Amino acid sequence: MSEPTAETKSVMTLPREEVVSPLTGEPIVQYQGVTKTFGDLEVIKGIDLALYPGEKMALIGPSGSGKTTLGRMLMTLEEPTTGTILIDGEPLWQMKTSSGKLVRANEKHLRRMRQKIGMVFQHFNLFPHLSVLRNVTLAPMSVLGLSKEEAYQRAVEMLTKVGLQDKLGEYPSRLSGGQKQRVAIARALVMQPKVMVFDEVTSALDPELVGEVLEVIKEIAIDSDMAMMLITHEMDFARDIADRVIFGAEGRIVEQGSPEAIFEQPESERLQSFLKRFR
Ligand SMILES: Nc1ncnc2c1ncn2[C@@H]1O[C@H](COP(=O)(O)OP(=O)(O)OP(=O)(O)O)[C@@H](O)[C@H]1O
Repeated sequence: MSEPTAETKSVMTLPREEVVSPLTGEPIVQYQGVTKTFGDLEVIKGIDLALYPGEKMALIGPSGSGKTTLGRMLMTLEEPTTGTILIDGEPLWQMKTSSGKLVRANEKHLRRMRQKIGMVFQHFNLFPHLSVLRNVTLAPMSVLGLSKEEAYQRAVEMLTKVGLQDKLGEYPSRLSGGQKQRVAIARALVMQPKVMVFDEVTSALDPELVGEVLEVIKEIAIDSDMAMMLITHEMDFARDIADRVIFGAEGRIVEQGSPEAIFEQPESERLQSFLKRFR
């Protein structure tokens, strides 16, 4: 077991709200006092969290702890009950009127903000009637207004990055689950988002296909200076890829720190017993 460095140790012992990423600069994403309630169930119980430029953050925790809900609020799929999420310093779920008043965001504001966020889900949601290439060029053309040539060029670059350069004309039904997920990753990357959210992207895959998808994500993480939030049940993956690991349980952040701190020196009993399941 490796000794924690002075840096990881200090991160581990700071109170939660004072913990900062090892990376610096203005955060790309900030959750400020965010809560989420479904009916009587308070799923997110006041989260303060910042994601920094270039940072790769892994969210781990037991099933039902609220990881996906946290991601979905950033992906504009669930509105926080209270609190604020900022992207690049701008509120996601609120917008300023011409008189400077902060009001609930309308669809136009959300659509603009959504362009900053790349999303990859457990289910690939590809268009079955479109080829791989058309699946990836669609949004750059319709949302960003790129020409067919520009969109094609970007799409081929991204499909090459995920190892699918020989599948451009193929239809999704003729691809494996791992290949479909790689198309979904290329489709998100092609929009050149500020932050990528990967929400349990290997959970629906046959076990033998998990590795190829994780490998592609790892390569992207190493290659790119994009911020990433990775919601995952794959502990080895989190350990390999993340600059910082967040352990959440029952709607709160219980512990956070470097992968070494979280996986080798877990402090809380909750995290210790969670990790035992993976040994
Ligand atoms: N739309 C919804 N309506 C009602 N309850 C919901 C809704 N979405 C999530 N929940 C509940 O919120 C809690 C947290 O769910 P969430 O999917 O965020 O957890 P998770 O940590 O991602 O779990 P898993 O690892 O199993 O995916 C669960 O109890 C879930 O049933």
